Amino acid sequence: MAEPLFLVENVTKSYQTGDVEVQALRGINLTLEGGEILVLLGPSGSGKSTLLNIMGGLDQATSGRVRFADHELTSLSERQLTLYRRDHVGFVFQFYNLIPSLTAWENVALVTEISRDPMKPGEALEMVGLKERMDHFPAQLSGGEQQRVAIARAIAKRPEVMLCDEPTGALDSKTGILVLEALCRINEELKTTTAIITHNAAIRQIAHRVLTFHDGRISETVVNTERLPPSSVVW
Ligand SMILES: Nc1ncnc2c1ncn2[C@@H]1O[C@H](COP(=O)(O)OP(=O)(O)OP(=O)(O)O)[C@@H](O)[C@H]1O
Repeated sequence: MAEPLFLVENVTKSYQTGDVEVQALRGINLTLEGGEILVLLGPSGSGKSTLLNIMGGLDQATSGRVRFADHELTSLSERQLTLYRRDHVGFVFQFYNLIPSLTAWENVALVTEISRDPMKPGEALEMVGLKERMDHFPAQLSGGEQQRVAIARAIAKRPEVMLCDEPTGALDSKTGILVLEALCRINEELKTTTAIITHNAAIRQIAHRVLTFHDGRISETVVNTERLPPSSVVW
């Protein structure tokens, strides 16, 4: 059998703030195959973002092991983690973090200039349906369009993995669906392994696999035998 893209073994994470220790993850085991869409559900504070941040090299586990392809993330230095993020991971957050003084094209080009085998910015913007708007500044774009620019920026370096933390959290359903369509199209065309955290349980229907978190653990895993396209998801 092929090696999984991600292997997460017995991962725990605790945060110490003054005298208070918070156990954010209490033993996570997970394998993630190349090309999979994973949706992560669960109440606020259940550990979803903490796990994504560790898988994306933004944070380190307290104990346990995380492997991505042949990178042992849990034994990398800060510098090596920076290179891992730069070369392999695209991030999408609830807020788009675009640079307001740069056009859509320029926001994407910032990333392609430092990538090894990037797409052209126009190509990435075309994949999210925004080629016609590439000379527009963020303030001239709707929230959903700005999020699609952020997705174009994340995919332009051709990452193997996209980690999305509440990508539709600030959007109405119509624009949220366009954002999910962009993520599904990228998954299909580039085989990008994609993890999506959401509070919107309806989105589970676009996933290959749905993980539900509870109190720092994965309490349920469901493999979807049938998936819906984002346009058929109602919320
Ligand atoms: N940097 C930090 N310092 C201290 N505690 C933290 C830190 N980051 C997260 N936590 C705590 O760890 C727990 C898990 O947080 P996490 O953000 O992973 O949850 P979540 O499921 O993503 O929640 P949400 O859906 O609200 O984003 C929470 O109790 C949170 O307060």
